[in-house]
Amino acid sequence: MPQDIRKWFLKPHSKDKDNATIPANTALSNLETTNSEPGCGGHESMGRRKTSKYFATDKQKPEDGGEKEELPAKRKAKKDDGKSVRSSPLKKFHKADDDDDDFVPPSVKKNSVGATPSKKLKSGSGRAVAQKSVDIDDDEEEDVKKTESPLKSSGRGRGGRGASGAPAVGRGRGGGRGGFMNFGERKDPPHKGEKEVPEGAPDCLGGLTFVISGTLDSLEREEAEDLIKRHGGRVTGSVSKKTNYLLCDEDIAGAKSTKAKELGTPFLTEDGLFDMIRASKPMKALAQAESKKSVEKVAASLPKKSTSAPKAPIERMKTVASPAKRKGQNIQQSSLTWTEKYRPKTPNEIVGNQQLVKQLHTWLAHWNEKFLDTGTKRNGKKQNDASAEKAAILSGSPGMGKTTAAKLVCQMLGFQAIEVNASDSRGKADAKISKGIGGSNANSIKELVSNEALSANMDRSKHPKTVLIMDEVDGMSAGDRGGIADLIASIKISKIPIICICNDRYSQKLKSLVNYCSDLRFRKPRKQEIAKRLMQIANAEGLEVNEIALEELADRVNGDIRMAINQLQYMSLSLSVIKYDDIRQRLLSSAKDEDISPFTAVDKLFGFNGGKLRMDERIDLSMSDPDLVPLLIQENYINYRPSSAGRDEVKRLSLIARAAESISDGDIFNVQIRRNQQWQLSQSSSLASCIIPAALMHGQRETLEQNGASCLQGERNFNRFGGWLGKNSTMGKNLRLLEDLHFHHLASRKSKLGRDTLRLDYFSLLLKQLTEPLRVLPKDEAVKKVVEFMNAYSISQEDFDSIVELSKFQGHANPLEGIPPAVKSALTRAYNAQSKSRMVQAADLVPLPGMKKAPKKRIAAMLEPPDDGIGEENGDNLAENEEENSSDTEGPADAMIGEKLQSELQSLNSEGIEVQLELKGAGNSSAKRKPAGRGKGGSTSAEKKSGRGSGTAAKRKR
Ligand SMILES: Nc1ncnc2c1ncn2[C@@H]1O[C@H](COP(=O)(O)OP(=O)(O)OP(=O)(O)O)[C@@H](O)[C@H]1O
Repeated sequence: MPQDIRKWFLKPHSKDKDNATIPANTALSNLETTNSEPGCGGHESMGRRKTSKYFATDKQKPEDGGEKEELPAKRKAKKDDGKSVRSSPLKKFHKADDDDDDFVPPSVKKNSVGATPSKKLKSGSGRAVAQKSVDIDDDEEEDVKKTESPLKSSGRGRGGRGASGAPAVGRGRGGGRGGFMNFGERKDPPHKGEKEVPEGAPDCLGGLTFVISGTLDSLEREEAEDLIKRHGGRVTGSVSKKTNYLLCDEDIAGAKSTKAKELGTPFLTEDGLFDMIRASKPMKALAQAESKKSVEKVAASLPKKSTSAPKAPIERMKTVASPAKRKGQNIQQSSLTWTEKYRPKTPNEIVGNQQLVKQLHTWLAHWNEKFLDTGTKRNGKKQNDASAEKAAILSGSPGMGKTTAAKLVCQMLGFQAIEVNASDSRGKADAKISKGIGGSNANSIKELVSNEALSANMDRSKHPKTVLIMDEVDGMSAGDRGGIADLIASIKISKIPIICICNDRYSQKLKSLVNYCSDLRFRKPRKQEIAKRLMQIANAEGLEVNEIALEELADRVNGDIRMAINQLQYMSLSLSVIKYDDIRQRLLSSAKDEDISPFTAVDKLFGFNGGKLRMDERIDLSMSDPDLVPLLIQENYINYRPSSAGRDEVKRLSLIARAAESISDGDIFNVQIRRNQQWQLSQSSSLASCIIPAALMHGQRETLEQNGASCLQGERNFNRFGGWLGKNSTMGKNLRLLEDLHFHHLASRKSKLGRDTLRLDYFSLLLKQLTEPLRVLPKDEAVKKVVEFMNAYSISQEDFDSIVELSKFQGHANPLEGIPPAVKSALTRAYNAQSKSRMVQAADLVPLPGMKKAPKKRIAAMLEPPDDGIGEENGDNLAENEEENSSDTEGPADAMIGEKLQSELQSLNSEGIEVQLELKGAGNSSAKRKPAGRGKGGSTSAEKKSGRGSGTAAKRKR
């Protein structure tokens, strides 16, 4: 049903396609006829029929089939009437009826004439779109509601955040800025890009305030905003008394339109706006008068709005100094940056946060009497009173004037400010220094805050009072270890006020510090306040710039006044007249320099609007982090429901398959790049691994696993981190463990298995031998058996753990399950008890076929005289058996062992396995190096004979 209705909504357009592109002269003639009524849409033939549903001017329901031809006539009639009365949604129905005979709701026919209560709009100036309420009786009203509801459910009712009547079928994704979790993206305007965007006189909308609601006919919301601002108008988010027009092409009965109706704010269609702008171009002065007049009309019709009558555009353009004056000024103080030049000189000049500045002033003004003069020292106990703390902490994002405020307040109260910045080293003060001495900042701070000379007894008239300003305290990091603790200690003993400044008040590092400080949180000044300050600076510099443009700049810098001033100064280098577009351009280009996180990049690529990104934008996004973005794409592509697939699961799967294929192609490129340094393939790689999959899959995030439900309980609707990284790291760790085990195993010379064979064929057997006895046999017997087995195969305790670890699989029982803890600890004890008599081998010096030879350095290290107890000291448990039974019993003579080993090694070497063994005997001073035999493989075996049973432990070299 909703789809039908949607079809119905769009149908007239397709039928009107021929009319969509109107020749310029036709447009002009339209303009001529509708010039006085821009709100009514001079380009109606291009506009949406849907628009006319709410804003059409004819009262009569058009007859079947005659609609197209009737339009001009209707406009004429409208002009004649001099009124802008919109047709009710019912008319829309009838138009639909005309177009589509399938949809003929009987109730609609009945109500074909008249407006719905929801359309009680006023046509303030004739130009405005609002329509006068038309009385209808209750029955009619009810019918209208009935017929209206399907309209709303058609998915077009997106402008109304929480519009009461908006049912769930449509997306209902509020037209407000950034609805819920990005779900608030609006649908495309039905005639996107089809209309020529007019160019008007620069400030033709000056003084007018617009609110935009719902989807417009051809412009995206941002485009409309831009258009208005470019022409000097102001766009706000919600309707208020100051609003001059509600710009909307459909009345979706949302909060904005309801409020607009309440306040009597006129509605304006996109076409009306275009007309307004066009009208300003040929005769600027006339247009301005017109604009003024129209607003006056609006104001007249709405008494409440009389105060908000727009100023003449010209008045708003604050042009101050002549170019000559500007030149002179520039020469004078060109060396100073504007941020310095226009640093506030008095607290009143600080933009925003005046209350906090006052609080700071009070705190500082009473500091001495609270903490020195009266002798009452309050430790850092949190109190509500801002002046009750010994230190103050000013927090807020950069460039809002925290430092400036602190300095100014100090200056006002006659304090001398000593500033210590994060760039200075602020390590913990020397603990031995009780009062601090020079040499390090921390020490100086300690000295400063505890200096008797600064205390109350001194002659204040001769010595200025001092304040310590600790800037960027949240920046204290590695180098400042202990710095915060020391700062707190300093606060406790301080005889001078301390002002701490930070950006991130919630930083973990500051958790304890804030308990000792008066907490003053700076908030972003309002954009109008910032714009005002910028205007003052522009005026002083002789720059010509309009208020809207400055508001835009203020809006974009996120409260960072320093950045706004810097941007203005930068632009002033090349421009003396700064327009809205210049600022947009500048902000766009500076935004490009900003770092974008891989998550943001992936969000954008996969987002609803991912399909609209230009190719260069996509490349930029995918290349923003060429390592991480492909991984995030690979991790998340499967959890999107492509907008092109809709609810079609088969299509979704086929898109997933194509994306997967592309990702695997990307992987091939990636291997070429990494392995063979084929960096020229990087663009192809990002195309295959990021751009194509994202282009195929972009849409709404929806996990595939549980058909829309999140597969992880409570998983948030964010992209997941690349699981490959974790898995790769686990794989690396497991390989290392396996490698160790393999070396030890080879060193036991029980077998000559390859690593893979060991893992695949022998692992379960080893595990069984190691765990089964512990489960079934009596404790002592089991422990003895397992320890013997471990000794026989050179399995260390770590190897035991590795075998268990590598045998764990999801959905399978833990291999150690069922073994009583007492048995486990008995095993550990028994194994450790024998460690002293166990022969130690440096098994990691056993290279495998095809693997790199162990580095000489290591061999040299192994051949060093043994170092008693190092292994024990290091907690290394790598004691390994050199040969069978060697750990339990006293073996044969050392020489015999050596010979036996030598021959075995040579036999291994002759088979291509290079084995290097090291026998170290701690207590054996006769340990000496023996020349190694050289096997067929040409490898060198280094052997060292060692005595045993003397607590030998080899240092593990890795
Ligand atoms: N509220 C403000 N009013 C007027 N000018 C301001 C304001 N905030 C910042 N500025 C301008 O920006 C410059 C830098 O401000 P300041 O160093 O005080 O900011 P901050 O908040 O301390 O920044 P940060 O956190 O980076 O230290 C000032 O010299 C001034 O020109």
